[in-house]
Amino acid sequence: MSATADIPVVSLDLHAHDADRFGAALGDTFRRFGFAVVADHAIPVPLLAEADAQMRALFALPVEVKRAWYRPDLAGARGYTPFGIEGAKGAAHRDLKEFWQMGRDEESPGAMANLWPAQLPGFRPAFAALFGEFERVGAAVLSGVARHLGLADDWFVDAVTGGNSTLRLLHYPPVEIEGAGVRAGAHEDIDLVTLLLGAEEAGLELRDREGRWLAVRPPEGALVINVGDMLQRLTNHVLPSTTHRVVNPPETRRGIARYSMPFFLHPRPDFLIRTLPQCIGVGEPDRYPEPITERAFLEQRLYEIGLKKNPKEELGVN
Ligand SMILES: O=C(O)CCC(=O)C(=O)O
Ligand SMILES: [Fe+2]
Repeated sequence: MSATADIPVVSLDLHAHDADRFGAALGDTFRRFGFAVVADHAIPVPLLAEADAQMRALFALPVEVKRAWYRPDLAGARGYTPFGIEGAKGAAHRDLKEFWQMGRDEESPGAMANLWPAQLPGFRPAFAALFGEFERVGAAVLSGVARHLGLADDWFVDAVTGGNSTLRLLHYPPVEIEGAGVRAGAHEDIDLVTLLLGAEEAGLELRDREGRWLAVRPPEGALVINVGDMLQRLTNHVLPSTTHRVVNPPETRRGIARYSMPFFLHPRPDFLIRTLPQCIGVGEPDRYPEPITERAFLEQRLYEIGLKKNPKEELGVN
């Protein structure tokens, strides 16, 4: 079994009461691990319980029913993605998971429409509310990051307004056989930050700077938050996007499914990811002299992880 990462717990209460300490604590844990554990997030407990129940009910539906919401043309961003589709960049096996994704529940122009499972009338209200809670906590986290970097507290507000954040519901079924594949292969997230609920069932591991795999074991109810590739690029790797994975359970827990809910916080598609001057210095040259839009960056990564077909492959000229 892997050793456990010694990630300090940061209270979200600090954000309102001592923004300097909040920014410093968050910056410290992100610089060290690329991960933070955030408690006191104030997402209502009954909402968490309802969302959990709705998620389990969704995945318990027969696979033919779930497949009606599989829309490969939407690259996993909305509705259902079956077992065996997504895999880490360059991995030999696809991940042992199925998932559901949704965006903000509002009709903003140009936004991809959500799909809602008609069989579960409680699903939409629960996840529309939870999405709003993730946005609230995400905004607080980004204001802490901004303060840590010496930017105005509201620096990220414009960057994320109209952004394509997505909430993913993940189901890793019981693992039946030893061998092919892991629950989620080693990868980095594509976004600014990911807020993860439900990582109490063991399996999540991060790779530290020395290359050791360390288990992430948050206290019950806490959020696990990690830096994604977009924030890593924006900060010239001052805040690292840390490789992580979900390993298969030990034999005694192999029969137990694992569920989790990551919220991927994205800037708006036309936001230009340009290295922050604060993060360039002597001995730390700009690794990305060319800025890139969120849209272009995301597209590239979706090809790499199997959610989007490379147009060349579709034409058979790869
Ligand atoms: O299920 C988990 O604990 C982590 C999932 C994850 O890393 C991801 O979906 O990007
Ligand atoms: Fe991830």
